[in-house]
Amino acid sequence: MDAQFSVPVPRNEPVRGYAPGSPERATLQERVEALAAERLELTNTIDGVQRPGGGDPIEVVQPHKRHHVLGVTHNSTHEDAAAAVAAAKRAAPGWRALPYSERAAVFLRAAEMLAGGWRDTLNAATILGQSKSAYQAEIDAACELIDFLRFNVAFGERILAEQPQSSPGFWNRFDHRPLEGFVYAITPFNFTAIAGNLPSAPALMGNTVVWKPSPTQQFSAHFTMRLFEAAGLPPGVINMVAGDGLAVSDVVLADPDLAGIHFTGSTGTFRHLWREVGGNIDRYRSYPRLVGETGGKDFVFAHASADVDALHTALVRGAYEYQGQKCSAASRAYVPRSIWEGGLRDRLAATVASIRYGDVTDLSTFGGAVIDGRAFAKHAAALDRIKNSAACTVLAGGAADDSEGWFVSPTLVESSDPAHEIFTTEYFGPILGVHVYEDGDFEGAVAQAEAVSPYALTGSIFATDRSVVDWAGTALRNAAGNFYINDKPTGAVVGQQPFGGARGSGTNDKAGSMLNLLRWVSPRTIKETFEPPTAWQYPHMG
Ligand SMILES: NC(=O)c1ccc[n+]([C@@H]2O[C@H](COP(=O)([O-])OP(=O)(O)OC[C@H]3O[C@@H](n4cnc5c(N)ncnc54)[C@H](O)[C@@H]3O)[C@@H](O)[C@H]2O)c1
Ligand SMILES: N[C@@H](CCC=O)C(=O)O
Repeated sequence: MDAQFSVPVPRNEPVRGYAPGSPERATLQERVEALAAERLELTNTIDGVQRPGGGDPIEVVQPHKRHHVLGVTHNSTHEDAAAAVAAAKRAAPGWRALPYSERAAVFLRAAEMLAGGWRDTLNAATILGQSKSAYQAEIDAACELIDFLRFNVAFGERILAEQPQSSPGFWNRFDHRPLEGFVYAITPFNFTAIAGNLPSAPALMGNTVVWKPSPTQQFSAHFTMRLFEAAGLPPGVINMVAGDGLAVSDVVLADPDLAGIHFTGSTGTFRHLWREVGGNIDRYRSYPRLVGETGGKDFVFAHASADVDALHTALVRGAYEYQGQKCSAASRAYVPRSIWEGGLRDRLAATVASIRYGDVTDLSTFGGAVIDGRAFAKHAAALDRIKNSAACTVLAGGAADDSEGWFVSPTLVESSDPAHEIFTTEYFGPILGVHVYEDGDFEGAVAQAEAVSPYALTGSIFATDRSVVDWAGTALRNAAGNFYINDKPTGAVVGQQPFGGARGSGTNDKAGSMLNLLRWVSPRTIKETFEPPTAWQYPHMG
């Protein structure tokens, strides 16, 4: 249809509370129990066909109950990857030829279905497979994914509306073309919403996609793929290949039609992919767009004028929600001695010691386990090093126990050495390091914190003195892509706090904003001349 439409104005999806006795808690609990009782075949989806990958089987388990298998997936082979690439290429002409409104309608419908009947399924899958509490699943698998889908449609419309000026006698136009080739979306374990957004954002802009989710997020990825299909996504537009991605990358990164990588995960993995693309650069038809949001070592910096109650809550929520497994999690804090010794140390230690991680299928639990045995071993080793460090004192937690699930207790550490690894290394677990600085050395301590870590993702300043807020905002300008004043450094909302960091934290293309979608189009400028000149001589020639 040759018509121009306005897309619906997006609003952030309201967060449900799941309080005891509420109807939403009852239906969620039912869905959790139903999904836990199944043992699913977690297949690839290539050209709309579900079939298992040809490689080794991988059991997908509940991290908090690690012997409970939710489903079995398989590593994808070179053949699986080649089939996915071929399917993406086949689907491209038809998908890019659809009007924007038709593509947008698929994702708007997915958002609507997720806000309704699919909500419990995606939330339950995220609780079970990624060990999120009810609230953490709700703000991720339901609200953030719904927001990504709805807001992206509105951002995409703004891009299409962006057009050049025209002088009299001419008409200049931008044709916002999809990229030539296909996009490779590689997604992390920790957010169902990010995993859904990374393939769907390029697809909305007319690209076709090979999507490689994390094996430890495969359970909710399976349902996300089913949601997209149920909303009307044509076969081949998003092709999901499961497993560790090693064989998939062999094929995809060497393909001449690789047009872009949409990645979220660790800094090390993204640097590896970048190097591989560099090594293959002569093979490609275009320069692949490389978009990667990666690790963080996120800080909370408190000034002596800070509101201590607000600081206490921000540290607890910022560091220990979802077991510290948000890229935005507060993992280092800087506190003036007057506040620390004035009561915060003992109060925080008591609160942290009181937090219970456990079986998140009991919906009253604050948090669950860390994602897998590899993460558990990494945290257990870090805790051993911390306990053996003369510079560190463990004030709460410090235990790790994997008998039932991969549990690492919420841990609070005070360290006298501001260059200790606890202030520089991303553990991606529930371990918060605190450095206590002398009140008179605020500026020196800020400068040290600004430079000590290779990352620049999120950070907070707590102060009630406006001149301090102003000064710190400037001093820390490049230390965080998402900067918070008197708030925790986690919980960015789509459309409100576009998310991403720089330095070692990524290319800062701001997921959940128009800036990100710009990476998935390649504008063609068209100039039409209504009355073309027919004389070739210039006036000065007489
Ligand atoms: N900045 C952000 O917005 C953001 C958001 C979420 C997570 N993260 C970061 O993600 C990390 C945690 O996630 P993770 O443990 O899943 O990260 P990861 O790097 O281990 O894995 C990310 C994805 O890459 C895949 N992968 C690894 N090697 C690959 C290869 N050679 N080819 C293809 N795929 C490959 C994994 O299977 C997974 O799907 C943390 O560092 C965290 O800070 C960042
Ligand atoms: N956008 C999320 C973090 C995503 C990374 O894991 C937040 O702001 O807390």
